Amino acid sequence: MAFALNKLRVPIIQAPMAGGPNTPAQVAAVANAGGLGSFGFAYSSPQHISDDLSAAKRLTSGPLNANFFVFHEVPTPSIELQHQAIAALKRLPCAQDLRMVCPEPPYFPDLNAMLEPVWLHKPAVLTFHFGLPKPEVLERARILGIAVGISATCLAEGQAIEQAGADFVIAQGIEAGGHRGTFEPDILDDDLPTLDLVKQLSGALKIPVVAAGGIMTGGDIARARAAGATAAQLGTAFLVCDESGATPAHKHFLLTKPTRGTIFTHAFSGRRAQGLRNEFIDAMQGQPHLPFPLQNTLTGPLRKIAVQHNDGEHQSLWAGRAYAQARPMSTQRLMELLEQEYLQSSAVRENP
Ligand SMILES: Cc1cc2nc3c(=O)[nH]c(=O)nc-3n(C[C@H](O)[C@H](O)[C@H](O)COP(=O)(O)O)c2cc1C
Repeated sequence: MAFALNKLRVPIIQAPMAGGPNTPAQVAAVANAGGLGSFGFAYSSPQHISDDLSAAKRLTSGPLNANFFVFHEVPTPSIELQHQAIAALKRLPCAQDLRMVCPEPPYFPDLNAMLEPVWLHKPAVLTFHFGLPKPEVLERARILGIAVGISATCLAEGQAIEQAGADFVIAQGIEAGGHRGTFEPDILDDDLPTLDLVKQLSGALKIPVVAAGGIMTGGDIARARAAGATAAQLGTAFLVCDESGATPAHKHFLLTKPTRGTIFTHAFSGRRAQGLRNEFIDAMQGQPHLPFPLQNTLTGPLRKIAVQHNDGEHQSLWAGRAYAQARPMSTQRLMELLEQEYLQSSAVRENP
Protein backbone atom coordinates (compact mmCIF):
# COMPACT_ATOMS: atom_id res chain seq x y z
CA MET A 1 0.00 0.00 0.00
CA ALA A 2 1.41 3.35 -1.02
CA PHE A 3 1.77 6.09 1.59
CA ALA A 4 -1.43 8.17 1.86
CA LEU A 5 -1.25 11.94 2.33
CA ASN A 6 -4.17 11.94 4.75
CA LYS A 7 -2.00 9.85 7.11
CA LEU A 8 0.28 12.85 7.73
CA ARG A 9 -0.12 13.94 11.35
CA VAL A 10 0.19 17.55 10.17
CA PRO A 11 -1.04 18.33 6.60
CA ILE A 12 2.18 20.10 5.62
CA ILE A 13 4.61 19.28 2.81
CA GLN A 14 7.88 21.22 2.85
CA ALA A 15 8.30 21.95 -0.86
CA PRO A 16 11.06 20.36 -2.88
CA MET A 17 13.43 23.15 -3.94
CA ALA A 18 16.23 22.16 -6.28
CA GLY A 19 19.57 23.91 -6.06
CA GLY A 20 20.42 23.70 -2.36
CA PRO A 21 17.65 24.85 0.01
CA ASN A 22 16.54 21.33 1.07
CA THR A 23 19.20 20.16 3.54
CA PRO A 24 18.85 16.73 5.17
CA ALA A 25 18.56 18.54 8.55
CA GLN A 26 15.56 20.56 7.36
CA VAL A 27 13.86 17.71 5.55
CA ALA A 28 14.21 15.49 8.64
CA ALA A 29 12.98 18.25 10.98
CA VAL A 30 9.76 18.56 8.95
CA ALA A 31 9.23 14.78 8.93
CA ASN A 32 9.93 14.56 12.67
CA ALA A 33 7.31 17.26 13.29
CA GLY A 34 4.60 15.27 11.49
CA GLY A 35 4.88 16.70 7.96
CA LEU A 36 6.41 15.43 4.71
CA GLY A 37 10.02 16.50 4.15
CA SER A 38 11.06 16.91 0.50
CA PHE A 39 14.27 16.98 -1.50
CA GLY A 40 14.42 18.80 -4.85
CA PHE A 41 16.79 16.51 -6.73
CA ALA A 42 16.30 17.95 -10.24
CA TYR A 43 19.96 18.79 -10.81
CA SER A 44 21.57 16.27 -8.40
CA SER A 45 23.87 13.34 -9.21
CA PRO A 46 22.78 9.80 -8.23
CA GLN A 47 25.53 9.78 -5.54
CA HIS A 48 24.30 13.07 -4.08
CA ILE A 49 20.71 11.78 -4.07
CA SER A 50 21.77 8.62 -2.28
CA ASP A 51 23.84 10.58 0.27
CA ASP A 52 21.00 13.03 1.03
CA LEU A 53 18.39 10.29 1.44
CA SER A 54 20.76 8.29 3.71
CA ALA A 55 21.54 11.40 5.78
CA ALA A 56 17.85 12.24 6.24
CA LYS A 57 17.02 8.64 7.15
CA ARG A 58 19.63 8.76 9.92
CA LEU A 59 17.77 11.77 11.37
CA THR A 60 14.15 10.67 10.98
CA SER A 61 11.93 7.66 10.46
CA GLY A 62 9.21 10.01 9.17
CA PRO A 63 8.04 10.25 5.53
CA LEU A 64 10.37 11.65 2.86
CA ASN A 65 9.72 12.89 -0.68
CA ALA A 66 12.17 12.82 -3.61
CA ASN A 67 11.31 15.30 -6.38
CA PHE A 68 12.48 15.45 -9.98
CA PHE A 69 11.87 17.43 -13.14
CA VAL A 70 10.51 15.71 -16.23
CA PHE A 71 12.93 17.10 -18.83
CA HIS A 72 11.65 17.46 -22.39
CA GLU A 73 13.77 16.95 -25.50
CA VAL A 74 14.89 20.26 -26.99
CA PRO A 75 16.30 20.82 -30.47
CA THR A 76 19.72 22.49 -30.64
CA PRO A 77 19.06 26.25 -30.91
CA SER A 78 20.07 28.04 -34.10
CA ILE A 79 23.55 29.61 -34.17
CA GLU A 80 21.85 33.00 -34.39
CA LEU A 81 19.89 32.44 -31.17
CA GLN A 82 23.00 31.08 -29.43
CA HIS A 83 24.90 34.28 -30.32
CA GLN A 84 22.02 36.53 -29.27
CA ALA A 85 21.52 34.78 -25.90
CA ILE A 86 25.24 34.89 -25.10
CA ALA A 87 25.57 38.53 -26.25
CA ALA A 88 22.65 39.51 -23.98
CA LEU A 89 24.42 37.99 -20.96
CA LYS A 90 27.80 39.41 -21.95
CA ARG A 91 26.41 42.93 -21.71
CA LEU A 92 26.32 42.50 -17.92
CA PRO A 93 29.55 43.83 -16.35
CA CYS A 94 29.79 40.76 -14.07
CA ALA A 95 29.64 38.38 -17.08
CA GLN A 96 32.24 40.03 -19.30
CA ASP A 97 35.16 37.84 -18.18
CA LEU A 98 33.16 34.59 -18.18
CA ARG A 99 33.65 32.01 -20.92
CA MET A 100 30.21 31.39 -22.38
CA VAL A 101 29.39 28.77 -24.97
CA CYS A 102 26.12 27.08 -25.87
CA PRO A 103 25.91 23.79 -23.89
CA GLU A 104 26.53 20.53 -25.77
CA PRO A 105 24.03 17.64 -25.63
CA PRO A 106 22.98 15.81 -23.53
CA TYR A 107 21.20 18.90 -22.25
CA PHE A 108 19.69 17.32 -19.16
CA PRO A 109 20.49 14.54 -16.67
CA ASP A 110 19.38 10.93 -17.13
CA LEU A 111 16.21 10.51 -15.05
CA ASN A 112 16.54 6.71 -14.99
CA ALA A 113 19.99 6.96 -13.41
CA MET A 114 18.75 9.54 -10.89
CA LEU A 115 15.87 7.28 -9.89
CA GLU A 116 18.14 4.31 -9.05
CA PRO A 117 18.88 5.56 -5.50
CA VAL A 118 15.17 6.26 -5.05
CA TRP A 119 14.28 2.64 -5.80
CA LEU A 120 16.92 1.56 -3.25
CA HIS A 121 15.99 3.98 -0.46
CA LYS A 122 12.23 3.83 -1.10
CA PRO A 123 11.12 7.23 0.25
CA ALA A 124 7.39 7.34 1.03
CA VAL A 125 6.73 9.77 -1.84
CA LEU A 126 8.08 10.64 -5.29
CA THR A 127 6.97 13.83 -7.03
CA PHE A 128 7.48 15.29 -10.49
CA HIS A 129 7.42 18.80 -11.94
CA PHE A 130 6.94 19.73 -15.66
CA GLY A 131 4.84 16.76 -16.70
CA LEU A 132 4.23 13.04 -16.54
CA PRO A 133 7.07 10.58 -16.03
CA LYS A 134 7.11 7.44 -18.21
CA PRO A 135 4.45 4.79 -17.32
CA GLU A 136 7.17 2.35 -16.20
CA VAL A 137 8.30 4.84 -13.53
CA LEU A 138 4.76 5.05 -12.13
CA GLU A 139 4.49 1.26 -12.26
CA ARG A 140 7.75 0.70 -10.40
CA ALA A 141 6.74 3.20 -7.71
CA ARG A 142 3.39 1.42 -7.36
CA ILE A 143 5.08 -1.97 -6.92
CA LEU A 144 7.42 -0.51 -4.27
CA GLY A 145 4.57 1.21 -2.40
CA ILE A 146 5.88 4.73 -3.15
CA ALA A 147 3.10 7.32 -3.62
CA VAL A 148 3.51 9.53 -6.69
CA GLY A 149 2.46 13.19 -6.91
CA ILE A 150 2.69 15.45 -9.98
CA SER A 151 2.35 19.24 -10.29
CA ALA A 152 -0.55 20.74 -12.24
CA THR A 153 -1.22 24.38 -13.10
CA CYS A 154 -4.62 23.84 -14.78
CA LEU A 155 -7.50 21.36 -14.98
CA ALA A 156 -6.31 19.63 -18.18
CA GLU A 157 -2.98 18.80 -16.53
CA GLY A 158 -4.77 17.59 -13.38
CA GLN A 159 -6.95 15.27 -15.46
CA ALA A 160 -3.90 13.88 -17.30
CA ILE A 161 -2.20 13.24 -13.94
CA GLU A 162 -5.21 11.34 -12.61
CA GLN A 163 -5.53 9.31 -15.83
CA ALA A 164 -1.85 8.39 -15.67
CA GLY A 165 -2.50 6.72 -12.30
CA ALA A 166 -0.69 9.14 -9.96
CA ASP A 167 -1.69 9.11 -6.28
CA PHE A 168 -2.12 12.86 -5.87
CA VAL A 169 -1.86 16.16 -7.72
CA ILE A 170 -0.06 19.29 -6.56
CA ALA A 171 -2.13 22.33 -7.51
CA GLN A 172 0.47 25.04 -8.17
CA GLY A 173 -1.18 28.44 -8.01
CA ILE A 174 0.21 31.61 -9.54
CA GLU A 175 1.47 32.80 -6.12
CA ALA A 176 4.02 29.96 -6.03
CA GLY A 177 7.75 30.61 -6.05
CA GLY A 178 10.07 28.84 -8.48
CA HIS A 179 9.28 27.35 -11.88
CA ARG A 180 5.74 26.95 -13.14
CA GLY A 181 5.08 23.22 -13.35
CA THR A 182 3.33 23.51 -16.74
CA PHE A 183 3.72 20.38 -18.85
CA GLU A 184 4.81 22.37 -21.91
CA PRO A 185 7.28 25.23 -21.35
CA ASP A 186 5.44 27.91 -23.28
CA ILE A 187 1.86 26.74 -23.06
CA LEU A 188 -0.69 29.40 -22.20
CA ASP A 189 -0.88 29.13 -18.43
CA ASP A 190 -4.24 29.76 -16.72
CA ASP A 191 -2.34 31.67 -13.97
CA LEU A 192 -5.02 30.68 -11.45
CA PRO A 193 -4.62 31.66 -7.79
CA THR A 194 -3.90 28.66 -5.55
CA LEU A 195 -7.30 28.43 -3.86
CA ASP A 196 -9.19 28.73 -7.16
CA LEU A 197 -7.09 25.97 -8.70
CA VAL A 198 -7.54 23.76 -5.61
CA LYS A 199 -11.32 24.20 -5.80
CA GLN A 200 -11.34 23.42 -9.51
CA LEU A 201 -9.15 20.32 -9.22
CA SER A 202 -10.72 18.91 -6.06
CA GLY A 203 -14.18 19.36 -7.61
CA ALA A 204 -13.21 17.49 -10.77
CA LEU A 205 -10.76 14.79 -9.64
CA LYS A 206 -10.97 11.77 -7.34
CA ILE A 207 -7.31 11.80 -6.25
CA PRO A 208 -6.18 14.07 -3.37
CA VAL A 209 -5.12 17.62 -4.17
CA VAL A 210 -2.19 19.45 -2.53
CA ALA A 211 -2.28 23.26 -2.43
CA ALA A 212 0.97 25.04 -3.37
CA GLY A 213 1.56 28.77 -3.66
CA GLY A 214 1.51 31.66 -1.21
CA ILE A 215 0.83 29.52 1.87
CA MET A 216 2.76 31.00 4.78
CA THR A 217 0.68 30.48 7.95
CA GLY A 218 -1.46 27.84 9.61
CA GLY A 219 -4.48 30.02 8.77
CA ASP A 220 -3.54 29.73 5.08
CA ILE A 221 -3.33 25.95 5.48
CA ALA A 222 -6.81 25.85 7.03
CA ARG A 223 -8.15 27.91 4.10
CA ALA A 224 -6.50 25.54 1.61
CA ARG A 225 -8.07 22.57 3.39
CA ALA A 226 -11.47 24.27 3.38
CA ALA A 227 -11.07 24.78 -0.40
CA GLY A 228 -10.62 21.02 -0.85
CA ALA A 229 -6.89 20.37 -0.37
CA THR A 230 -5.70 17.34 1.59
CA ALA A 231 -2.40 19.02 2.43
CA ALA A 232 -0.45 22.22 1.74
CA GLN A 233 3.01 22.47 0.16
CA LEU A 234 5.05 25.41 1.47
CA GLY A 235 8.31 26.48 -0.14
CA THR A 236 9.11 30.11 0.59
CA ALA A 237 8.05 29.81 4.25
CA PHE A 238 10.85 27.25 4.78
CA LEU A 239 13.56 29.13 2.86
CA VAL A 240 14.37 31.45 5.77
CA CYS A 241 14.57 28.73 8.45
CA ASP A 242 17.88 28.13 10.24
CA GLU A 243 18.40 24.73 8.57
CA SER A 244 17.54 25.93 5.05
CA GLY A 245 20.41 25.73 2.58
CA ALA A 246 19.24 28.87 0.71
CA THR A 247 22.20 31.18 0.09
CA PRO A 248 22.85 33.98 2.62
CA ALA A 249 21.90 36.59 -0.01
CA HIS A 250 18.64 34.77 -0.76
CA LYS A 251 17.67 34.71 2.92
CA HIS A 252 18.82 38.31 3.40
CA PHE A 253 16.77 39.63 0.47
CA LEU A 254 13.66 37.65 1.54
CA LEU A 255 13.85 39.16 5.01
CA THR A 256 14.93 42.72 4.26
CA LYS A 257 13.24 43.65 0.97
CA PRO A 258 9.54 43.32 1.74
CA THR A 259 8.50 45.78 -0.98
CA ARG A 260 10.76 44.61 -3.79
CA GLY A 261 8.14 42.19 -5.08
CA THR A 262 8.36 39.06 -7.19
CA ILE A 263 8.36 38.76 -10.97
CA PHE A 264 8.30 35.98 -13.56
CA THR A 265 11.36 35.55 -15.74
CA HIS A 266 12.78 33.10 -18.31
CA ALA A 267 16.22 34.67 -18.07
CA PHE A 268 17.86 32.36 -15.52
CA SER A 269 16.79 28.96 -16.84
CA GLY A 270 14.78 29.36 -20.05
CA ARG A 271 11.51 28.41 -18.31
CA ARG A 272 9.05 30.71 -16.61
CA ALA A 273 9.84 30.99 -12.91
CA GLN A 274 8.91 33.41 -10.11
CA GLY A 275 11.47 35.05 -7.87
CA LEU A 276 12.44 38.28 -6.18
CA ARG A 277 13.01 40.98 -8.75
CA ASN A 278 16.71 41.86 -9.05
CA GLU A 279 19.15 43.68 -11.36
CA PHE A 280 19.76 40.57 -13.48
CA ILE A 281 16.04 40.12 -14.21
CA ASP A 282 15.59 43.82 -14.99
CA ALA A 283 18.60 43.86 -17.34
CA MET A 284 17.41 40.72 -19.17
CA GLN A 285 13.79 41.83 -19.70
CA GLY A 286 12.84 41.14 -23.33
CA GLN A 287 16.29 39.74 -24.18
CA PRO A 288 16.67 36.49 -26.15
CA HIS A 289 17.38 33.33 -24.16
CA LEU A 290 18.03 29.66 -24.85
CA PRO A 291 15.31 27.08 -24.10
CA PHE A 292 15.22 25.28 -20.73
CA PRO A 293 17.48 23.80 -19.45
CA LEU A 294 20.17 25.18 -21.79
CA GLN A 295 19.77 28.71 -20.46
CA ASN A 296 20.16 27.30 -16.94
CA THR A 297 23.48 25.72 -17.93
CA LEU A 298 24.54 28.92 -19.72
CA THR A 299 23.86 31.15 -16.70
CA GLY A 300 25.41 28.61 -14.27
CA PRO A 301 28.89 30.24 -14.03
CA LEU A 302 27.35 33.71 -13.59
CA ARG A 303 25.05 32.48 -10.82
CA LYS A 304 27.91 30.62 -9.14
CA ILE A 305 30.10 33.74 -9.00
CA ALA A 306 27.18 35.77 -7.65
CA VAL A 307 26.75 33.22 -4.84
CA GLN A 308 30.49 33.29 -4.08
CA HIS A 309 30.40 37.11 -3.87
CA ASN A 310 27.18 37.15 -1.87
CA ASP A 311 25.67 39.17 -4.73
CA GLY A 312 21.88 38.88 -4.54
CA GLU A 313 21.40 40.97 -7.68
CA HIS A 314 22.74 38.30 -10.06
CA GLN A 315 21.56 34.98 -8.60
CA SER A 316 18.11 33.42 -8.83
CA LEU A 317 16.13 34.30 -5.71
CA TRP A 318 13.09 32.10 -6.35
CA ALA A 319 10.27 33.12 -4.03
CA GLY A 320 6.50 33.06 -3.80
CA ARG A 321 4.40 36.24 -3.82
CA ALA A 322 3.74 36.10 -0.06
CA TYR A 323 7.46 36.08 0.81
CA ALA A 324 7.17 39.17 3.03
CA GLN A 325 5.38 36.96 5.58
CA ALA A 326 8.36 34.57 5.91
CA ARG A 327 9.39 34.04 9.52
CA PRO A 328 13.03 33.21 10.34
CA MET A 329 13.31 30.52 13.04
CA SER A 330 14.23 26.87 13.42
CA THR A 331 12.34 24.44 11.20
CA GLN A 332 10.99 22.62 14.25
CA ARG A 333 9.65 25.88 15.70
CA LEU A 334 8.04 26.86 12.39
CA MET A 335 6.35 23.46 12.17
CA GLU A 336 5.02 23.83 15.74
CA LEU A 337 3.74 27.33 14.98
CA LEU A 338 2.10 26.28 11.71
CA GLU A 339 0.40 23.34 13.42
CA GLN A 340 -0.83 25.51 16.29
CA GLU A 341 -2.18 28.21 13.94
CA TYR A 342 -3.75 25.57 11.71
CA LEU A 343 -5.57 23.89 14.61
CA GLN A 344 -6.81 27.26 15.92
CA SER A 345 -8.03 28.39 12.47
CA SER A 346 -9.71 25.03 11.81
CA ALA A 347 -11.49 25.17 15.19
CA VAL A 348 -12.76 28.70 14.46
CA ARG A 349 -13.99 27.54 11.03
CA GLU A 350 -15.87 24.61 12.57
CA ASN A 351 -17.30 26.61 15.52
CA PRO A 352 -17.52 30.22 14.33
C1 LIG B 1 13.53 28.24 -4.26
C2 LIG B 1 12.45 27.38 -4.87
C3 LIG B 1 12.83 26.26 -5.61
C4 LIG B 1 11.84 25.40 -6.11
N1 LIG B 1 12.23 24.25 -6.75
C5 LIG B 1 11.29 23.32 -7.06
C6 LIG B 1 11.67 22.02 -7.50
O1 LIG B 1 12.84 21.70 -7.64
N2 LIG B 1 10.68 21.12 -7.77
C7 LIG B 1 9.34 21.43 -7.61
O2 LIG B 1 8.50 20.56 -7.85
N3 LIG B 1 8.97 22.64 -7.20
C8 LIG B 1 9.90 23.59 -6.90
N4 LIG B 1 9.51 24.81 -6.42
C9 LIG B 1 8.07 25.11 -6.31
C10 LIG B 1 7.52 24.55 -5.01
O3 LIG B 1 7.36 23.15 -5.10
C11 LIG B 1 6.14 25.13 -4.66
O4 LIG B 1 5.27 25.03 -5.76
C12 LIG B 1 6.22 26.58 -4.23
O5 LIG B 1 7.31 26.82 -3.39
C13 LIG B 1 4.95 26.95 -3.48
O6 LIG B 1 4.84 28.34 -3.36
P1 LIG B 1 5.44 29.19 -2.14
O7 LIG B 1 6.90 29.31 -2.45
O8 LIG B 1 4.71 30.46 -2.22
O9 LIG B 1 5.22 28.41 -0.88
C14 LIG B 1 10.47 25.71 -5.93
C15 LIG B 1 10.12 26.85 -5.22
C16 LIG B 1 11.09 27.68 -4.69
C17 LIG B 1 10.67 28.89 -3.89
